Amino acid sequence: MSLSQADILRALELVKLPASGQSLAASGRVADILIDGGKVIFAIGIDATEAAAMEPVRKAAESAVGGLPGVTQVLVGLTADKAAPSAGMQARQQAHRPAPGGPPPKPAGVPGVKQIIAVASGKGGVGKSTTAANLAVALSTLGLKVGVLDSDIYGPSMPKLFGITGKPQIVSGRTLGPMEAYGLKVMSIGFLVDEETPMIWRGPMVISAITQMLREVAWGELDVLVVDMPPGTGDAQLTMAQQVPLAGAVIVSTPQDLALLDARRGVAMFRKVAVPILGLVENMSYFICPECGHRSDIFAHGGARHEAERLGIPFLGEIPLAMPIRETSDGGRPIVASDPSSAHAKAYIALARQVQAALGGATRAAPRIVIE
Ligand SMILES: Nc1ncnc2c1ncn2[C@@H]1O[C@H](COP(=O)(O)OP(=O)(O)OP(=O)(O)O)[C@@H](O)[C@H]1O
Repeated sequence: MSLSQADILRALELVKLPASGQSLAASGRVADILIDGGKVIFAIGIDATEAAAMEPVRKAAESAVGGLPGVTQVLVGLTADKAAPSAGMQARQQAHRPAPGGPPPKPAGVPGVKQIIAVASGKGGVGKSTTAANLAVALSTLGLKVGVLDSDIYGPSMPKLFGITGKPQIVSGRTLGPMEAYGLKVMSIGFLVDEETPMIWRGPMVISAITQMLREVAWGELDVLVVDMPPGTGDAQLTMAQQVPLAGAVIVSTPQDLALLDARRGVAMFRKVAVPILGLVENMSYFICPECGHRSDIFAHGGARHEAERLGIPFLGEIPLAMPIRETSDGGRPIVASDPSSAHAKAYIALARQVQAALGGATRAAPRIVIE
């Protein structure tokens, strides 16, 4: 017998809120219920000042749902909403009830953040993080306020790519201030765990980390938040694609057939959770000899463009395989920031324009007001 949201809410009728004695189920605070086989994940909306008082409720909710037949694992998070929890959460909860047979429910947005996009790849090592970092800087050169969330739990690379050291500070309650580099706000799981810590985090832990980085970071006002996803198309990535309120996904691939096969899986994954695909980028597309300017299509370039056509998704552009891209990435100075007039930087800026166009009006920079 499979579990339903109604089963979860029934179990939560037995959990009472300390102040009012009202049941948690009736309080309208339960949101983002996700059921994946025997795994159940959901959030309890709180006011930031209630964190300590609501911790026993969170634990009670975990054990109430954990006692349901068929439940193997429960993860419950407290999430602080800027709006008053009851009314807002109630509305969200209504919005989260899936229509029978309809598309999967959409998670709630992040206050102040207009659009969230994922940069994803079907497999590791195709240059997803390098693309995400340079795309983020390129979007900011177009006049947008941009943040970067590095959710690549298995290999966080944003601290290195942006040359950021140190730890984020707590700004209030459980809320962390993001780090900053090149005018971007940056948060990475790499700031929160030691580089030596083995990355044995799996499944729901990945989700709880991303939820925290998404909702308990003082992002402020952003036009675009670029999320560097973990590579691959497994359970963790699928759940993440479902948990983050994504406006769209950019898929990065190299031109080789094998990488393209994985990219196809990436496209299928986002389609499954009804996230629009903004398009496919071909990274390490071609090589231009720095000595003589001769162009070599090392991996039979053009594969991604054909694949995009085949899949019916936009082709967003080609990024060359270039030593300066690797060197600046390794040195913590993304090429779009350190050498913005180079041909390599221009390739990322062209990509950013495509992404901005695909996202539509919501990411347009605010007009500059000139007083004469
Ligand atoms: N266009 C490019 N030209 C030259 N080197 C590149 C390019 N894109 C990425 N690289 C290099 O390739 C390596 C892998 O890139 P990156 O870490 O961005 O890949 P990834 O797909 O995010 O990997 P993982 O999935 O393991 O996190 C890095 O050393 C990076 O500097």
